[in-house]
Amino acid sequence: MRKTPSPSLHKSNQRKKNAGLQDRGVGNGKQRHNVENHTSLTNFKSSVKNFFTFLFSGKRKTASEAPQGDDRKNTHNVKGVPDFTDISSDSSKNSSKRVFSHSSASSGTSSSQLAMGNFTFDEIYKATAKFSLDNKIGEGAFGTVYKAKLIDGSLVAIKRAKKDLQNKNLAEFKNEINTLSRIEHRNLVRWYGYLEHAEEKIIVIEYVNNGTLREHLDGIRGDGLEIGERLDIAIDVAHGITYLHMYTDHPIIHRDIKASNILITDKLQAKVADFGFARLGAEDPNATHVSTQIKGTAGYMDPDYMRTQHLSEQSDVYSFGVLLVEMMTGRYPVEPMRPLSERVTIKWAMQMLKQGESVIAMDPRLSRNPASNKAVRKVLKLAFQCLAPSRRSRPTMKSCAEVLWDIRKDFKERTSSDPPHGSHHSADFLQRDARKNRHMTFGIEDRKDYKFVSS
Ligand SMILES: Nc1ncnc2c1ncn2[C@@H]1O[C@H](COP(=O)(O)OP(=O)(O)OP(=O)(O)O)[C@@H](O)[C@H]1O
Repeated sequence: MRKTPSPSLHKSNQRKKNAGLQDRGVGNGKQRHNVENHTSLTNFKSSVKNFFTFLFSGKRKTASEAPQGDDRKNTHNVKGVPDFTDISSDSSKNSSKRVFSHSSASSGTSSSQLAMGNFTFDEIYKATAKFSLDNKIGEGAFGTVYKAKLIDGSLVAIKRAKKDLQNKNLAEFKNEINTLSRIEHRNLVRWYGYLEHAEEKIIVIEYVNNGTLREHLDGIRGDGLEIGERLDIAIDVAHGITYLHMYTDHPIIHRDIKASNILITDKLQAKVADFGFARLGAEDPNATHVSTQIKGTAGYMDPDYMRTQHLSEQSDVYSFGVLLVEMMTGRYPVEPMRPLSERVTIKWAMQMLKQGESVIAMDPRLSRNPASNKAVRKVLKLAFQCLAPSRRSRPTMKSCAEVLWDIRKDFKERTSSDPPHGSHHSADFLQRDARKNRHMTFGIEDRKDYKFVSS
């Protein structure tokens, strides 16, 4: 059974205490390079310095301290404080390759190469079989994602930036590096290193081998997630985001929480990915928000943030509420092919909840039985709170994790006491059939996530 820690200490004290203590699963902060916000930029630079001062002060083993293999041609370990503002466009002028990474000594990985974290372009080139299409696992706005096998046999994912990345996208790519390099939590995708070589910009990250949550909900991965598995995944996601909000040395707001950004392991553990839009929250604990350009994915975005451009951790809570509805209903946030009253899934699901008909909103793939029905109803209630129009009324991510934990506990107790005949297994065949036809019936193939970036 998976054990999931439930954070409990006071937010600001805990953040200070834990700054950088990655071994405990609570750790260092991340920053965001934000060109529009000079205050944030200043804070960002000072936090980067603080972080690396800590990092290189001997508390943790770093790439530069790790033993180097003689055959590591074309690598250059950055010593001291890397200047993230120059991971960039002018790299092509610089013929030397540039690598920095953070140690994974505390991650439990057995790979010595990952522990050292320095990669050469040649190694990456070989590890992906020359960026072979066979190893391609995805495509995002910033480039292509490959699966790669390092010489020591460990698998990693490689994010290779498009060569013609526009400035705006490049800033987001760099932002992902800045964020990933500063976080370490089992429910967040791990970062192993960054490499520049001529025009190439490559991020080396943890390979998560079982697709995205969206693919599981769509039934194109796995055997269909049962309610208990969905609860586990929701708790994992809540813990990952709680860490970002509370346990880094500066709160991090992900800004793009959605099912297609949740990666799933073969043990159905969830890892939050895609930190391209992440940014720093307010440093001052009394500040309620930071003002920023609106970014995120339509359907998941906090309307309060869209209206005011004031970003806070509660905007992630809103998106998490949408995600909970997505997980319980199996539907996308926007379903253009549905009847009008059902097109905006959160509205429809909340309406069903209010009418006491949450079972109607349940994903047809889920077994109906008293324990599942109750769990879904409770999760939708929590979603309802996360989706409160005013951000002040929303719960924190930490309390979402706690509520979900209780729902899971209650669900497990009920299922262990309820005999299996309580479930409507007779309906399973019909449900499976509905799953098969779902794409055709509801036109899911027409749906895409609509990325929204204000100009
Ligand atoms: N660490 C990883 N391990 C395994 N697969 C991954 C990993 N990171 C990304 N992928 C796969 O690659 C796809 C593209 O990922 P990427 O983060 O580049 O873009 P995206 O989130 O899908 O889109 P966008 O960048 O436009 O938001 C993902 O949907 C996922 O299927």
